Amino acid sequence: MGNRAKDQDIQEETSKALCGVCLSLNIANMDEEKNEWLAQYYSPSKWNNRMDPGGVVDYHVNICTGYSKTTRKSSHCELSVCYGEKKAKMDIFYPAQENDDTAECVHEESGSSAAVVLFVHGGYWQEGSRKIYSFVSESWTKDGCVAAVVGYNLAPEASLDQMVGEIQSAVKYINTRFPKSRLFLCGHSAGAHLCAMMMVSDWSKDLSIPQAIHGMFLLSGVFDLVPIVSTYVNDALKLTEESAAQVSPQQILTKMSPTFVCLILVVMEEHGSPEFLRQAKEFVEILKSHKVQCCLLELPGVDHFSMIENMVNSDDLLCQEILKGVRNITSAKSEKGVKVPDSGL
Ligand SMILES: N[C@@H](CC(=O)c1ccccc1NC=O)C(=O)O
Repeated sequence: MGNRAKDQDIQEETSKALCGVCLSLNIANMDEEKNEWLAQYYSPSKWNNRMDPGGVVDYHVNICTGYSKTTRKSSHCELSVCYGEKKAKMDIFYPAQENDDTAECVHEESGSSAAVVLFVHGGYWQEGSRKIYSFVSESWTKDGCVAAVVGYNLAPEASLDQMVGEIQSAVKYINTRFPKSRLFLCGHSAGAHLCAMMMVSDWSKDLSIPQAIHGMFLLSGVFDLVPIVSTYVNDALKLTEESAAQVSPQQILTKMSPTFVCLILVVMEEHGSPEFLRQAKEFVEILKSHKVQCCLLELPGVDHFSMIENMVNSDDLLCQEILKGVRNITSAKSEKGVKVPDSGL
């Protein structure tokens, strides 16, 4: 080969290699852009209409902590009840009784068929605590329901599978304590995801559970975890795309039917991320495809955090919608599922 031909060869090889580098750089840039987009769309604080993102989370934690201290002082409650392994605890709040000492007795074991609402807090499975959210119990106890505000071990110490197992244990515990009660699950954000996982859990060894759960209120939840794998949220969770799909009710329900049906209310905030809204809509669609009676409520004027803060006021629209659901579903469950009123909520 002459020198000229050799030079040409070298040039061709070099430009091929450069193209390869440019292509990988472009792909790397595209990946980076996509990951930035996902991090923004999966940061609820960035979509609030009240204050800067860092400020809104601090404000939320402070105001909720204050409300909850007042609730714990003023209500009849059993605090720090161990319900599962690894020191998982819940706080149980009772409706006021004429003689406050009897409140637990009235509602326990042999007790009443009063509804019990079990609340699971949010915080992307790595923040938050049951102690911040005692106050959400107030509208329920004022209406005669028992409320259980559930804590669970968080990431990175706990895996998502462990958290799902803890919420299953919390449901079993409540069902044993209040065997005649209608159970309702209410979860916010990551807590809504954990509640939704109950619908795809195996209850074959606890057949009374699917019978007992009458409704779920899923407030601004994430039902498909695959999009968060490349975001900061996953630093503590350590999910792969595969393990994320395995703990995603949206994805699981493409492969199996829910293990029970009950009335589901999926709630979205007006000032929320379009990704959360998309997930809520898609979750309602997949539930409907399984003949689950569910509806989507877009809550006006609120963001991811104020939708919960406002629950301190029992007249709040969300409190009222939840109570409407709890009051409407009075019928006993048949073997095949729940008899729910045709009109829905
Ligand atoms: N890092 C998140 C915080 C967050 O998502 C959050 C914080 C407190 C209570 C609920 C939350 N969201 C979902 O679990 C954000 O920037 O919005």
